[in-house]
Amino acid sequence: TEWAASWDAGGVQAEAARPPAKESKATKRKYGASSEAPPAKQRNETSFLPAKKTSVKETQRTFKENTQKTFSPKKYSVSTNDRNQEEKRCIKTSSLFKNNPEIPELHRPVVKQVQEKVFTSAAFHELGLHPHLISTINTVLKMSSMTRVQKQTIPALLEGRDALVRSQTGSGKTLAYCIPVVQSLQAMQSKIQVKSVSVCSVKGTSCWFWSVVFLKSEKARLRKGINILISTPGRLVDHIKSTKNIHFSRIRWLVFDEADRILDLGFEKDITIILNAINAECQERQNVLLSATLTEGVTRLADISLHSPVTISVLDESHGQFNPKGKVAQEVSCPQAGDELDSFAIPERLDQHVTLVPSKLRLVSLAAFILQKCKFEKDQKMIVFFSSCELVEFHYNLFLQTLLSSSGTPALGQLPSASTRLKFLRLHGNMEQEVSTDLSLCGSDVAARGLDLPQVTWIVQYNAPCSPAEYIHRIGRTARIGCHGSSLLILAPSEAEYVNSLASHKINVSEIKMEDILSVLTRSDCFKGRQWRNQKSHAVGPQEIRERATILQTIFEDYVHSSEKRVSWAKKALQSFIRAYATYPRELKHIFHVRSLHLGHVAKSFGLRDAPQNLSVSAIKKRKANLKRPDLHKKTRSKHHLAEILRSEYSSGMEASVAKVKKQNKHEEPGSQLLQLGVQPAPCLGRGKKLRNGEKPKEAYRDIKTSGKVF
Ligand SMILES: Nc1ncnc2c1ncn2[C@@H]1O[C@H](COP(=O)(O)OP(=O)(O)OP(=O)(O)O)[C@@H](O)[C@H]1O
Repeated sequence: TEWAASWDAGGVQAEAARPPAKESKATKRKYGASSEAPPAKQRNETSFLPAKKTSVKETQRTFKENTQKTFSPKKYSVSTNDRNQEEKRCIKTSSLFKNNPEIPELHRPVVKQVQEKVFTSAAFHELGLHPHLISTINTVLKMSSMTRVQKQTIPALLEGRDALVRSQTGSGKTLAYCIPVVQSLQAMQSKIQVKSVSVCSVKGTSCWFWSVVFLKSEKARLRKGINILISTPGRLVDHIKSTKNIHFSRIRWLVFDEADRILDLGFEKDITIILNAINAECQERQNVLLSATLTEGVTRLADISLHSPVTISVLDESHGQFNPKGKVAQEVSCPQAGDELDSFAIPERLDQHVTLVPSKLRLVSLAAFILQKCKFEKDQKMIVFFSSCELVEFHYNLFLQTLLSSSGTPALGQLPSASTRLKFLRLHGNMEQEVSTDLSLCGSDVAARGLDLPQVTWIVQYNAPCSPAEYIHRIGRTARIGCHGSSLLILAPSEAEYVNSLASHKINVSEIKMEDILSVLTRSDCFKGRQWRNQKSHAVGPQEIRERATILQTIFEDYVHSSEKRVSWAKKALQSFIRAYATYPRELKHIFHVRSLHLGHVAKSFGLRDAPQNLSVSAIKKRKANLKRPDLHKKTRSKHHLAEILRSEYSSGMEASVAKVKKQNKHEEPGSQLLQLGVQPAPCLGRGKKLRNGEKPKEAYRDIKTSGKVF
């Protein structure tokens, strides 16, 4: 089998399959902290991994039993020559539970979360909408009662008002503006006839429809006339500049969805171009700004785009109402608490969790959690967020090649028979959208906003997000529209302080112990160590859990080390992780600092047995110091330059940015640093397109804060 070949080739010294010398103190809140690590000589006695070697055949048998049916021998086989060479190699195995930092007790502050009720008892037919529209809502969309944001927003928009709308994720904001838009379209005297309506608003989130290859057909469609145009800011600016037949005189609605996101990325300049172009031709229109996380910055956009707007915020009365510093007029809401800007509403039925996991154990913990939820439990769907496309790709491929096959047959009588299916899907900005509805999903931040996938039950954040707003949007992919959902944030012990940071934004998380996550490995026989193999039933203690975790880690390491290509692929993912880690904003640097990373330990979480050479924190720091970059989080102006140059996923890349970049002083402008670092701005980027270095634009945006050539 595939595994057999792998284990043959490896000549594995399978520590995990050896009998334990002594029951370790696994119930302690600590996994062999370095400070208390036993002297080298004694370690084999005190650690759960004793020194005796296990023969390859023995180890091989362990996996053969469960994998023979699923593996294809050809895929993973190695030639005799390679095998001989590999056999000579001395391969180290995982010592997962040694020398880890202490896991601190989590003293999480309990805060009162901001909450909103989702539904009202009011029905759509009370709105006086066109009968056909009511019928479509009721029979096609199968909706009867309005959500709170809809009940407040729709009448205001039907009255012709501009609106600034904030309500929690998954509360139905899209229909809150779409229903008035469609109502006003059907009321128009001369309707534009098009075969299919191009569902294309200015949206700071997913917009899969635009791509530069379609520019010509886009132009043709624009010339013919369309009813609704959804676009990223940059793409619309391209059309304003290059499409002669684009006219705005008859625009009736301008909607900025995920408005704060547009500003986060520094697209004020693009927005100004759009607003100037539209204002020059048309004054008579309604403008709407929406987000689950409207931040103070949005008031700038509100100031330039909204006229006497209604401000709608669906916070429970007890929490006061949203008021972005009183800059826009409010009617529906009655502002009381300015600090609500820092506190976002969390869906009522969303249970948030955190787990503290030492770096070395991250990969097995994530894998165990995925197995627990998506394999051993019924009807679970999960989205896992990573900090970059490389991480998504790495974990997707690794899990596909290992978990799907090695998790094998469940232990008898323990699992619901229908739950053995495990499917993975990757989703990030470098790829076309391929959303399926019945699988576990790996996503980078591209999936954090706007995506409305049905019945997602778990959100896992493998890498902590850069801002509380992003945290809210990520967890907001579950517990939508009043449903139940859960989230798990995986933090390293050194990152425990992040829980307090969340609490300062009124976000409550409860702890799940890593040991409890790992204990799921006892539910599959294929992680069983040799000494337990013949025991039909026995109480599973912490010792065996550790042993099984080590077996799983060894599976990962063997897979990664089975070819040079895979090793370099894992190194690339590790490099991407560290680059992303170096880009946390200044206010989070005391929690997430590359200095606090133990590279050897982090390498383990990429299936690497050792930290790759030339991969040192000091190298990153040195390179960073040389670059003398401006503080991107401080200077908005720099962000603008950067956004223009990088052509983020929210832009189209149609501008002559490269030429512009080349003229810039390379020590002062971020764009020239990019070129210097070998990261080429992409000439043409629509939504979902990638930069030449393979990163999605947002990652490149983050990368600039460190160095593309560090490694
Ligand atoms: N009145 C309603 N009754 C039942 N379902 C609804 C209703 N309104 C919207 N929905 C459904 O709720 C889900 C979430 O809606 P939507 O995507 O508009 O949320 P949102 O507030 O825009 O979320 P986000 O801020 O995360 O983008 C969608 O599947 C939508 O079809």
